[in-house]
Amino acid sequence: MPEQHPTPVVRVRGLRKEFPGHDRRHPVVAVDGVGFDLGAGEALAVVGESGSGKTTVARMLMGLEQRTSGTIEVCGRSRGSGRPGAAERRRRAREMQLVFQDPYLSLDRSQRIGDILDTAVRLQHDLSREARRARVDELMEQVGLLPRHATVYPRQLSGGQRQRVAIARALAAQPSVLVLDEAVAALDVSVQAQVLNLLCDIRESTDIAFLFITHDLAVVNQVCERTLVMRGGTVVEEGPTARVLSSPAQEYTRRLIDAVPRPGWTPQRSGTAS
Ligand SMILES: Nc1ncnc2c1ncn2[C@@H]1O[C@H](COP(=O)(O)OP(=O)(O)OP(=O)(O)O)[C@@H](O)[C@H]1O
Repeated sequence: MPEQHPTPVVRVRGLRKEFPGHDRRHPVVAVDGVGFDLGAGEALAVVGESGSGKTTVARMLMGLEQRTSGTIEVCGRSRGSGRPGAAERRRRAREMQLVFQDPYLSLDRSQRIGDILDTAVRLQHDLSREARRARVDELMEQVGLLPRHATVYPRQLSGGQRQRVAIARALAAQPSVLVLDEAVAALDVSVQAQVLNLLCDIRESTDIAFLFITHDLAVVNQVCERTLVMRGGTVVEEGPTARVLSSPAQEYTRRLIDAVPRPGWTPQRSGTAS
């Protein structure tokens, strides 16, 4: 049974995804019977080795992949598996946003950073030009970008700066939930730490909940108070991050922990970002 949460912003039950296999009679079962609650303002990590089904869960949550069966509720409303209309898509965008691993692929390379953020603000809010500009400035400041970054293109930024832009763009919708799919995996360890600190700061200053998908348990340790472990499409373990990391119930989880390559890393939640 998934852990119950009094006011979940995301409630998932019995989620299953089958992809067509080589043989019609034997589909690939990527996700099988996954269930969890994500509370308002909570950070839940979904960890597991490559191919365990993490991204498929995220894609089904975002409506990018149709589920085979199961239910998804976001902000108390059930999400159907059909194609939503424009108004419904806008409403959903205000509820949940996704940040991908590679911001370079998800950002419009032909737009300056200020325009990318302005487009995101415009999609979500009926604001005057001045108010939009102020909101863009505020978003840039919130993610630690400088005013001069507004006039440059994505290619002129570092990987870490581009991921800050992707986070700012997601925050423009003022969502209740941010789904981060390997959002720091492509960054150097020191840049990774900065972006993780930024995410901790955002959580401190907003009521946003994170669903943090990663194969890297060192990252989990820093950001998430609860961790769900996936293997072969199913949830094999779930609990407070400190407990899962310090005394895992599953040998599989133990192996994931042992695979963390950082020297000096200990499985305890670090403090707030500086
Ligand atoms: N479009 C698809 N068609 C067929 N099989 C797929 C498809 N997408 C994913 N799968 C399979 O579903 C399983 C889960 O994949 P998924 O990408 O969700 O895992 P993951 O844990 O996110 O792995 P990674 O960290 O490598 O992305 C894998 O066996 C994968 O090969």
